[in-house]
Amino acid sequence: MSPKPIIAPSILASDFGKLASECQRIIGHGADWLHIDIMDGHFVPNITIGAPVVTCIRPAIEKTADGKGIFDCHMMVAKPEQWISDFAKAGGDLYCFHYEATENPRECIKLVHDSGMKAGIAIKPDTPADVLYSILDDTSDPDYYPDMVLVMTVEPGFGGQKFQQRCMPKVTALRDRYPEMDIEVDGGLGPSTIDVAAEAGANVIVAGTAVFGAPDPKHVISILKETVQKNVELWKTRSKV
Ligand SMILES: O=C(CO)[C@@H](O)[C@H](O)COP(=O)(O)O
Ligand SMILES: [Fe+2]
Repeated sequence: MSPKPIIAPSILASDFGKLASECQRIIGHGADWLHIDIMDGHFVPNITIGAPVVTCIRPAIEKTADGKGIFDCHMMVAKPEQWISDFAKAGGDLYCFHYEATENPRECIKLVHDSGMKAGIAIKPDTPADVLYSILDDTSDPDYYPDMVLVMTVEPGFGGQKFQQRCMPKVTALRDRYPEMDIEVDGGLGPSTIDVAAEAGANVIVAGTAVFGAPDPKHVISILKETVQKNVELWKTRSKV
């Protein structure tokens, strides 16, 4: 099955003073998932929120059969194993940890799956894509297989940074090698950068500033989604060449 376009606004760019209603507002504008950036001040030089806040916003957002309302937790934390159970209890759906933050990414994927969440694995701009190949090539046990790969397009830690196009060859390599994988990009995405990211092969698009800062978030979300949709067929032709 072809990957479908998924738009996941980063709530880091929302007004935290009215977080639950901001989440509802952006879902109402057509967002699919909510991207929740968790920073611990160790893995990245910034601190955001933890599981208690996720617990508070969970009841405000309905999950639908067509996959809307998923909480995509981007764990920019050291030792990601330690927070799995808290986020599962808080209502996280997808627990995306950093490859660089753990000594055993395969075991971490298994622990996330055991908790009932889906597992994502993220790489920073300077981490090559091929570190993931041994994990992604081994389809022998679904418990150890990630549900999504996240290619960071900025250095993790802050919203509002400039998109780094140099990360796109990694997205292309991953898309050509894994045509059905959900590939997420995160950092500096918006109407001016979506073309290159979608052409490279990203289907899950995180956008914070570009969505929450827009006068018409619905319009921005539809541009992002349509641009991914236009490229899905192109990836198929390219991987056959
Ligand atoms: O994980 C991160 C930053 O570390 C991101 O999710 C950003 O928060 C996205 O924000 P914009 O670059 O879209 O403003
Ligand atoms: Fe993020």
